Amino acid sequence: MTDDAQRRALEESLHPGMGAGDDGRGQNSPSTSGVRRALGTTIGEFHGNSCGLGEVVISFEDVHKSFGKNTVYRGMNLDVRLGETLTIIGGSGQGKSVCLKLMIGLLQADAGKVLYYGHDVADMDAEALRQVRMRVSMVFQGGALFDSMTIGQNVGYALREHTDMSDAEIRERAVESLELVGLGPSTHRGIMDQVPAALSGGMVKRVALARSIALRPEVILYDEPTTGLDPSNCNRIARMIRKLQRELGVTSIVVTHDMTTAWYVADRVAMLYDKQFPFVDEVEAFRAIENPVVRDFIEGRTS
Ligand SMILES: Nc1ncnc2c1ncn2[C@@H]1O[C@H](COP(=O)(O)OP(=O)(O)OP(=O)(O)O)[C@@H](O)[C@H]1O
Repeated sequence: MTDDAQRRALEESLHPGMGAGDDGRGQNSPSTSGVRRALGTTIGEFHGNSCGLGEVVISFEDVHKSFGKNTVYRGMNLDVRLGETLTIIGGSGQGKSVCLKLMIGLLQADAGKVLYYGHDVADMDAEALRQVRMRVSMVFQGGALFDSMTIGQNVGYALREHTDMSDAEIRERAVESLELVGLGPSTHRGIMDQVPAALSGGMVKRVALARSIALRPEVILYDEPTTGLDPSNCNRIARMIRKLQRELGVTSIVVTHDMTTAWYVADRVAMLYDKQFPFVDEVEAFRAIENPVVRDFIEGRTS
């Protein structure tokens, strides 16, 4: 992907539909009051102390989605709860990535609702949608770093574009974010000024994680975070996902084919099958499901 294409993809994931003439600076630093202004007082209450663990952050209600004759979802329902890590599993091409894209409005449902704190994403204006995207961060397959920018610039990109933080504050936040993914100055001196080409695949994935947490999102969506990594880097990324959930209190949704990662990171597992999520449960209960469709999948007897 060229830098321009990467920038557009990231830009689109952060705030598609942003009106002409709005450069996204200054007024857009993440704040609860911004969300309250954008979405009304109800959502503000959720971001205050009134929302306990287990409250629903994102929910799909009877969602239908097709691409031409290819039906991906037919009457799909799913809840994501505050503070949990929900792992989404399912066969290739069944719609796991589409599910993540529906969550942040990169794709629209044909029918049904995708709700963020009870507010339908389809009804949000550009400002409300942008506020959601400041809080729901997506880590793309492959990292999608800008090749021509340094690591520090990559990690600080969204802060520069969407907040009024000073250069010094952005640098400090970038260092902090890299530290959280194990790439801090004590272990990786100078990494801020390197370019992505100088890093290993595992490090690129960790930098992508650092970039996704720089805005301190409330929800992180991970699309195949361990694909293409060796087992030791897979473990490292899985540990990072857990650590970020613990230390930043983020709600996480992880799409993965790798069952070791799935079991390790998940509080709950949702399996996509036949255009819906018929099997959703906490890890231990999920592992005990006797339905042959689930058993075949988790024991590796289907793709
Ligand atoms: N923008 C699009 N236009 C047309 N078809 C699409 C689009 N996005 C996804 N699809 C189709 O929707 C289906 C689900 O795709 P998706 O990428 O969500 O699958 P997946 O479960 O994530 O697959 P994998 O595990 O292989 O990554 C596929 O048939 C795919 O071709």
